Amino acid sequence: MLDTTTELRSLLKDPSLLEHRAYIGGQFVDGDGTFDVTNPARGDVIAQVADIKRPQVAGAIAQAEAAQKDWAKWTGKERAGVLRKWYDLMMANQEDLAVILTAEMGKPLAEARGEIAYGASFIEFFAEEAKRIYGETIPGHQRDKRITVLKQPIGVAASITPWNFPNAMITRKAGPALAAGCAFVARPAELTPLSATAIAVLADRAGIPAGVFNVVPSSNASETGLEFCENNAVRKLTFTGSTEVGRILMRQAADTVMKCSMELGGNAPFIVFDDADIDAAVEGAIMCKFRNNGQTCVCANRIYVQAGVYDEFAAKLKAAVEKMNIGDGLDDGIHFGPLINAKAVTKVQDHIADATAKGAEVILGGNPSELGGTFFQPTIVTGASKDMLFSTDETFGPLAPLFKFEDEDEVIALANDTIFGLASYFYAKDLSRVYKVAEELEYGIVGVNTGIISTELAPFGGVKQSGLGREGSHHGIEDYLEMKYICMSV
Ligand SMILES: NC(=O)c1ccc[n+]([C@@H]2O[C@H](COP(=O)([O-])OP(=O)(O)OC[C@H]3O[C@@H](n4cnc5c(N)ncnc54)[C@H](O)[C@@H]3O)[C@@H](O)[C@H]2O)c1
Ligand SMILES: O=C[C@H](O)CS(=O)(=O)O
Repeated sequence: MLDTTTELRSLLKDPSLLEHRAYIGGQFVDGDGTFDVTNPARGDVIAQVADIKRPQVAGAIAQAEAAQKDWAKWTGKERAGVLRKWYDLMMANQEDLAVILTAEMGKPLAEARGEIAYGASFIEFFAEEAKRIYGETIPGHQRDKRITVLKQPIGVAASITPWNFPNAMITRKAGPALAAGCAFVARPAELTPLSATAIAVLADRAGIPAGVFNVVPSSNASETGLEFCENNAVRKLTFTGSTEVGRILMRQAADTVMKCSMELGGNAPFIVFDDADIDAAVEGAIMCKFRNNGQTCVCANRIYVQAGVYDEFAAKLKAAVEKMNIGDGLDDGIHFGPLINAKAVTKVQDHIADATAKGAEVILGGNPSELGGTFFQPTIVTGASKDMLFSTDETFGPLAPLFKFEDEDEVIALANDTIFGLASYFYAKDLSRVYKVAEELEYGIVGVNTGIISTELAPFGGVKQSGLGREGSHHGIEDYLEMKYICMSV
């Protein structure tokens, strides 16, 4: 367990990765004051980070605008080379990056290691994509006309990201942006800026040109967001976070007709049909519901189980979760770290209280952990119904509500009855059922007989009020490119 910055630094092979300054124009700089970063497992301050106010944010944007002009002139292959070096440095420093991530966010070290590899995979993938940004020629509309289409970088991209994946949510944006020839200004979540400044240290070492990649930590998110939206040098806003904040940013971005990518909130259904492999479904539900302590946008928020297998599934899920451990993410064998803060604990408690008041039964957990702080018992409730809060609101914590259903049409209607449309999951064997349900679920992502869908190779994103655009896959780079049509008279 950690007590001070000194102790955290002592855990690192390369203590210089614990960087408290901002990274602007290729320099590590102080801000206008600092803000505290705490370890959620203990509540102690592990760093005091440079607080970058709006004038310095504007300065970072200006540096990015200047650097982007030359960066865009690099060939795709040249950009690929330096991005590959960045990837190699991330993987060579995976353990230190994971320790820093767990210290500031709380997830178990094994999950943090996984996030570093996942985050780095976007840099690796888009380094390769940098060489494949193809234009096209189109047969002219008149004998003397020649039509050419170019794909060119959009310019300066600004990002605002959440605390729950403080590494991967940045690299999932910076990878395609830099590969496309854009410059990038990242504002990490104030709760978890150290993962961002650590990859800035590695970007500098990789030889990414000064001003191409910038990190501007700040305590005042809305001020930074306003600068990003109002500064005409920014041509792309890429946001990952709640739908509520996404709406605010889209309204602000409208004034400069800013292109936006939005990766927003979810409320994922997880459906178990009576022909499912129940043991596989239990394993998938645990990974899908309890990864990152339930604090992911794609976590199962509602678990629907067909009547004929409901009792078996509930009993097996309870038996499996009972064996899992709560504790400090830096300790060995931990499955559940702390929740990010007291507000997160309150939300889980509110959802449990609402459900039990409306007839649900707690069959496991239901209370804060005896460890105190923001540790909370993994919780399973049965008798869940659609009038309960978790049916419409993202819990973002270790609460698994089990709903009973009778048939396919009923559960598809229940699953789709939400303003969200990010991830969904179901377990079944019958092929016609698999096709029908996968096609009728109104979500950007459908996991079939799996609870984990995260990969850099696929287009990740939501429909309805879960977002705009896709991150990952060859589609992911399109959001950082503009298409130019050249009509030439010969
Ligand atoms: N779709 C995805 O890929 C994805 C991934 C991770 C998290 N999320 C969603 O994010 C939410 C949890 O993360 P969170 O609590 O950090 O979300 P949040 O929306 O509260 O904050 C996200 C980021 O926006 C900043 N922010 C807050 N208000 C702002 C404002 N007015 N202007 C500019 N920036 C502002 C925050 O400081 C943070 O850095 C959940 O809804 C989750 O589903 C979505
Ligand atoms: O929390 C949201 C992340 O996007 C989760 S994932 O690891 O990318 O699936």
